[in-house]
Amino acid sequence: MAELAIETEKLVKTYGRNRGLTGLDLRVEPGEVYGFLGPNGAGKSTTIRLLLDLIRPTSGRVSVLGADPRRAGVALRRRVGYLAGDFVVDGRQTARELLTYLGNLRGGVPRARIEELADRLDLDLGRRIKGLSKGNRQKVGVVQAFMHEPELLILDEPTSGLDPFLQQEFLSLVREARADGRTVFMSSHVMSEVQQTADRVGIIREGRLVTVARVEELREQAVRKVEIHFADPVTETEFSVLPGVSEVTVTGTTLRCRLEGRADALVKAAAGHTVVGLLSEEPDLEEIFFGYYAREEDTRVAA
Ligand SMILES: Nc1ncnc2c1ncn2[C@@H]1O[C@H](COP(=O)(O)OP(=O)(O)OP(=O)(O)O)[C@@H](O)[C@H]1O
Repeated sequence: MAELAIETEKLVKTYGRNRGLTGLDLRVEPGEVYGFLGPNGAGKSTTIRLLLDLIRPTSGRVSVLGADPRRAGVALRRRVGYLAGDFVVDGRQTARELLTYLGNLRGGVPRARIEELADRLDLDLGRRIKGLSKGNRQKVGVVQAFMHEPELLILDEPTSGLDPFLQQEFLSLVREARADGRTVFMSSHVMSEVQQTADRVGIIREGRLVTVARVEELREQAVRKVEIHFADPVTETEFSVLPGVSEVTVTGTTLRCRLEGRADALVKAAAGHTVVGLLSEEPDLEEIFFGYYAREEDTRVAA
């Protein structure tokens, strides 16, 4: 089996009397997009700083791309792209000069690659950093994280503070990175931010991982609202008996219902009629995922 992209074992970090991490066991597979979710103060930034060797663990083991970040230094940094949620840059140099400088530190990045990313994000590379707005500085942050096409991207609350256009472009970059076989580890405190791109999500709470799930499985169990437009009137009774279907209402030729789990039975029943249009909202997986988490907690408390 290929080695894990990120692995931590019984990782503990204490800050004086404050507990940052209380025994974190994390396993991120190569090539996956992993959403690292947790409330404020759960330990997400602490974990990320440990992965990057910006701080040192109190105890436990960390492995990033098969190496110990404490020993691998610059060689490992070149293989990793990092974006902090509050990416801070300042200075008299232009965005192009700064990005070229950072690119050289990582072994050199083709100018065309920097130009291409800046173009996509609508970032003017000729402007001085100190004159850039907060949003434009964040764009510089996105470019520097992706430009050297790292094997592993570590993104700490990356979409907080990005405008909707930039969020979409950012998510495209994440999808492209995965399509190229790179690994993405992305923290957030809201599910909706990561559910569009993540393969798996893990919840961290009070310094330890409490549950991990595949987004596809969560999606299969989620409840969504569905609306189907038919060419001719249909009856409620035909649809209300279907598995997973509830709260069926029919107004003329339009059927509305709640659907839990797979859409198969509903789609097959609808296909018995002429379907003019179908709308299914993207479910918010937050509720279902936190439901999972609550069940785990109950089991733990009971044990
Ligand atoms: N430098 C520090 N000194 C003391 N305590 C700290 C320090 N950094 C973090 N902590 C504590 O460690 C715990 C985890 O913090 P961390 O910043 O890792 O959480 P987080 O999940 O990233 O939250 P947020 O989304 O608010 O950044 C918190 O209780 C925090 O108060």
